[in-house]
Amino acid sequence: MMLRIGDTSVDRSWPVWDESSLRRLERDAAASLAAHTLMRRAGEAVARLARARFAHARHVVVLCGPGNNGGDGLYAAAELARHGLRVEVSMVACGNPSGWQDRERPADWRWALEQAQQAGLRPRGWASSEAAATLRGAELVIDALLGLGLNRPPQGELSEAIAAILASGIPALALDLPSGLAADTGTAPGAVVRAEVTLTMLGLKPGLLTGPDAHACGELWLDDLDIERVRAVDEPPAAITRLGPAAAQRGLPRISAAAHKGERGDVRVFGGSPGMTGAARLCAQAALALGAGRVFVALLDPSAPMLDPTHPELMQRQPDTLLQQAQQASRHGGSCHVFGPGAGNSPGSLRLLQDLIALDAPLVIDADGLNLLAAQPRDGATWQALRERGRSAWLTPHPREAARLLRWETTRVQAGRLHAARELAASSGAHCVLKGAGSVVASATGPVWINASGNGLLATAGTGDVLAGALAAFLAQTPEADAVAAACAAVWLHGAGADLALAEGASLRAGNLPDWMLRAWERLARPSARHA
Ligand SMILES: NC(=O)C1=CN([C@@H]2O[C@H](COP(=O)(O)OP(=O)(O)OC[C@H]3O[C@@H](n4cnc5c(N)ncnc54)[C@H](O)[C@@H]3O)[C@@H](O)[C@H]2O)[C@@H](O)CC1
Ligand SMILES: Nc1ncnc2c1ncn2[C@@H]1O[C@H](COP(=O)(O)OP(=O)(O)O)[C@@H](O)[C@H]1O
Ligand SMILES: [K+]
Repeated sequence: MMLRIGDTSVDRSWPVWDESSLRRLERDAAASLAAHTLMRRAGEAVARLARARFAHARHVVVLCGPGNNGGDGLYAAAELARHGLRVEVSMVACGNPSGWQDRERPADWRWALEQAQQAGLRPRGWASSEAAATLRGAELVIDALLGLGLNRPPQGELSEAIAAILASGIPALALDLPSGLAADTGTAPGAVVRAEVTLTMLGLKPGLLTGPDAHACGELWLDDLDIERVRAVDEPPAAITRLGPAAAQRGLPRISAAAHKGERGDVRVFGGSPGMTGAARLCAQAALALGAGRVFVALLDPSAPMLDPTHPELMQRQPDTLLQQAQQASRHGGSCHVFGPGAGNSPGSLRLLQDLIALDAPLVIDADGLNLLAAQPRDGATWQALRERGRSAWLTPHPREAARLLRWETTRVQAGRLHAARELAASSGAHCVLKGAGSVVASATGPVWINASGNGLLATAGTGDVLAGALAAFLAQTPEADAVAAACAAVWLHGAGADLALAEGASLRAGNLPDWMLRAWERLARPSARHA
C-alpha cells in the first residue's frame, strides 16, 4: 500500500521506526518471503510513483549507490524501462564495472543489476568529468545513492553526484531517504539531496519528520511493502508515533452541555516581569481562547496596569494573591498553572517557581521558568521537588532552552532531538515538548510523538507563549490519565492553526494564532474535514 503522508483522508497515527527496528523488521519480513521480494516491491513502488507523480517525465536518470538503496534504484530503472521510458542508469561509488558482480556485493543489489540489464539497460560507472552531462535533458532524477545505510558524510563520487543533482534543478524523487540525510536524526553530516518527493519504504523514519534537515525530503510518501506489522495503528501508539490530526482528535477536551465554568478548568499564569508583560498576557489570552473556564494572570511587573482592556475576561491578581489562591484551590477542581512567559530571573521569580512546583496541580514551565530551572543544580532541591511531584509537569523548551537544561550545545540537541527530549523527560520526571519544526513530545516512560503540523510562519515572537497557554487550557480540562493525549492535541492544533494561515496566505502573529487554532479545531471536529 502506497500513500502520501499528510493526506488526511487516510490519516492514522503512523508508527515511526528507528534504523535498528527497521532492520529487524526487514530481516523478519525477508525470512518469510521469496528471495528479493522486498527489493522487487520497493523498485516497483518507486517506478509506480515516478510515473504517476511525474507523468510528464519521459527521460529519467537513475543514480544508484553501492548498497541496497542503489539496488532498489536499479529495479525501479528496470520497471521504468519496461514501461517504455528513456532511462539512463549511473552507478556511483560502485567501483569498476568488472567488479559489480563480485560476491562481496549485496546479493539483492547484484540481482537488481541483472534485472536492469535484462530490461535492456546499460548501467555506466560515474564519470566525474561528465557529471553535468549525465543529467542533461532528464526530466526526473531518481536518487538511489544512499538510504538507511548512511554512516559518514558522503565523499568522492557520492558527494559529486549529490552536488550534480542540486546544481541541475531537475526534480528529484528520493528513494527511501534523500541521500545524505540520517534516518534517525534528520541531520545531514555532509551534502544532502533536496528532494521534491521522497518515497520511503517499509516505515516512517524520525529523520523525515524532525531534525534540522528533515525538510530535505519534500513531499513525503510511504510504501509499507505489504508488510502487515508496519501498518498504521490506531492505538496504542508505537514507541515513536507521528502526531497528526487523528491523534490530536483523541486528545481534545470534551465539553459537556451541562458544564459550568468551574468544571472547565482554572488556568493561572505567572510571568510578565518589567518589559515582558506581553508574554504572560499572550499566554493567558490563549488559555482563554482554547476554552479554560477561568483564567487568572499574575504579572511580576509591579507597575503593570491591573486590567487588560482588550480581554476583560482575564482576571488579574497580584502574584502573592494568586499563589495563595492556587494553594487553597481544591486538587480536584481541574486547574493548571503556567510559570515562565516573561518571568525574568530574579530571586523572587525563582521562589514563585519553587512554590508552584510544590503544589498538587499540573504545571507548565516555559521560557524564563526553564532558564531558572537550568541554573539550579541537578541534585538540588528544585529538581528534586520536580522529580517527586505527584501531578504532571510539562517543560516546553525551544532547542536553546533545552540545551541549557541539559548542559549541552544547541547543535547537540538539534542533532538528536528525540534523544534530547527523552533525556530531559528522564532527568526531570516531567513531560517535555521540545519545540521547533517537528516538535517532539516525550515522557519519562511511554511513547514519543513527533508533531506533523506547523510551518515557518510560527517563527515569530510570542507563539511559544501561545502554546504554553493552550497546553494549560487543555490540561486544566482533562483528567491526569489523559494528559499526554491532551498535550498532543494542543501541540498539533498550534501548528495546524499556522498551516491554515499559510494555506490562506494570511499573516500570522502570536496575537491572532489562537483564532487560527480555533478554526483548525473546528475543522477537526467536522468528520469530512480535510487538513493540509
Ligand atoms: N532495511 C529496510 O528496511 C529495507 C531496505 N531497503 C533498501 O535498502 C536500503 C538500505 O540498504 P543498505 O543497508 O545497503 O544501505 P545504503 O544503500 O544506504 O548504502 C550503504 C552502503 O553505502 C556505504 N556508505 C554509507 N555512507 C557512505 C558514505 N558517506 N560514503 C560512501 N559510502 C557510504 C555503506 O558502507 C554501504 O556499503 C534502504 O535505504 C532501502 O532503500 C528496501 O529495499 C527494503 C526494506
Ligand atoms: N519552522 C517552524 N515550523 C514549525 N513550528 C515552528 C517553526 N518555527 C517555530 N515554530 C514553533 O513556534 C513556537 C515558537 O516558540 P518559542 O521559540 O518559545 O517562541 P517565543 O518565545 O517567541 O514565544 C514553537 O511552538 C515552535 O515549535
Ligand atoms: K536515496
